Amino acid sequence: MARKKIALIGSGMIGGTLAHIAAREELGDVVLFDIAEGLPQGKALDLAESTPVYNASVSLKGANDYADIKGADVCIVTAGVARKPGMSRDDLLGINLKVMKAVGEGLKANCPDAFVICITNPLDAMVWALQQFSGFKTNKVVGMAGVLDSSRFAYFLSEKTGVSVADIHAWTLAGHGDDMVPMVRHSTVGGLPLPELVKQGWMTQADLDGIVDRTRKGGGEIVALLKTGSAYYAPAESAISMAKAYLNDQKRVLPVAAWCQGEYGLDGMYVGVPAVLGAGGAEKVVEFDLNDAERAMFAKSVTSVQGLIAACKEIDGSLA
Ligand SMILES: NC(=O)c1ccc[n+]([C@@H]2O[C@H](COP(=O)([O-])OP(=O)(O)OC[C@H]3O[C@@H](n4cnc5c(N)ncnc54)[C@H](O)[C@@H]3O)[C@@H](O)[C@H]2O)c1
Ligand SMILES: O=C(O)C[C@H](O)C(=O)O
Repeated sequence: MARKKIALIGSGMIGGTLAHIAAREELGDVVLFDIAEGLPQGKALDLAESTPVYNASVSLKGANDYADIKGADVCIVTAGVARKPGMSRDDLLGINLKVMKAVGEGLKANCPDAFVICITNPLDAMVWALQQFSGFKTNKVVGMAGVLDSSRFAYFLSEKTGVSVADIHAWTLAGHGDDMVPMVRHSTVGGLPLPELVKQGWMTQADLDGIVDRTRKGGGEIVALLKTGSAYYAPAESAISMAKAYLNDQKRVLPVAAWCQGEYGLDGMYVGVPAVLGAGGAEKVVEFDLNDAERAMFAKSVTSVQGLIAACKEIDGSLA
């Protein structure tokens, strides 16, 4: 069987990290694409020169021409601009919407059967725009944010309880903004739901509230530390887990920005929900039972995402 082809659209901090992981894990041949000349070629060559060290039998190529991604099986999109301290993700909407248009057209012309994972922010609106511009089926276009947000949630819980991250299952729902919804009742440490941990004295309610708040603001915490851009190791690992679920038909249930039509009472939009990822892309949305408080937080975040989609439609009339 021929090797799979992984196209990385955007070769900046996340794109380069994705290429590194994809090569080390031999997910397939990698094409790094970017509009910046020399950047994808330089990263591809540097990485290719590392493959003999760990015996990875894959090729890496840098490209400025969409023709080079022809026939890609998976495309991971990080093209665009990242925020700097003082900015919100939403401030990136205008500039990154134009980028999604160019990327959507490039994907449509060259790899219409690919599974597409969008990472570019503001995530829920950009994955929507990318699906609209590419015209791909909604199950083949998803956004990466929930895996990252819930990994942050799990890490903070592990730090607090001392329990291995391997035994923590944390979930976040809704849009990738500060009003995301960490699912306290559905997340577990060693099988115990978080409210039960508080009851048993593993942590106080104030500790738990602090972890929820830190999870919501996790992206901004890294931006404030790095000063020149945003997180890239955890985002890249998160997207790779989604690509592997598709390539290996793993049927993993991962929190992703998936198209909801009816699920969670939504009428056709992308937002963060758990979904089964396999060879069919986002095969099924998993519906958590939400109590009144959770439903209200979810609705607030959905309203923010809807506002961003309305802004996209105002900027680009072809989306209306
Ligand atoms: N969804 C998430 O959870 C999440 C997490 C981290 C970062 N992000 C977002 O991912 C994006 C990328 O982050 P990064 O740190 O890799 O940024 P980066 O600036 O390091 O890389 C972005 C790359 O995109 C390229 N680019 C710009 N316009 C392009 C176009 N039209 N076509 C192709 N390439 C183009 C740039 O030349 C640059 O190399 C940002 O929007 C950031 O906010 C999202
Ligand atoms: O916070 C950002 O701007 C990047 C990303 O969305 C993140 O959560 O790390």
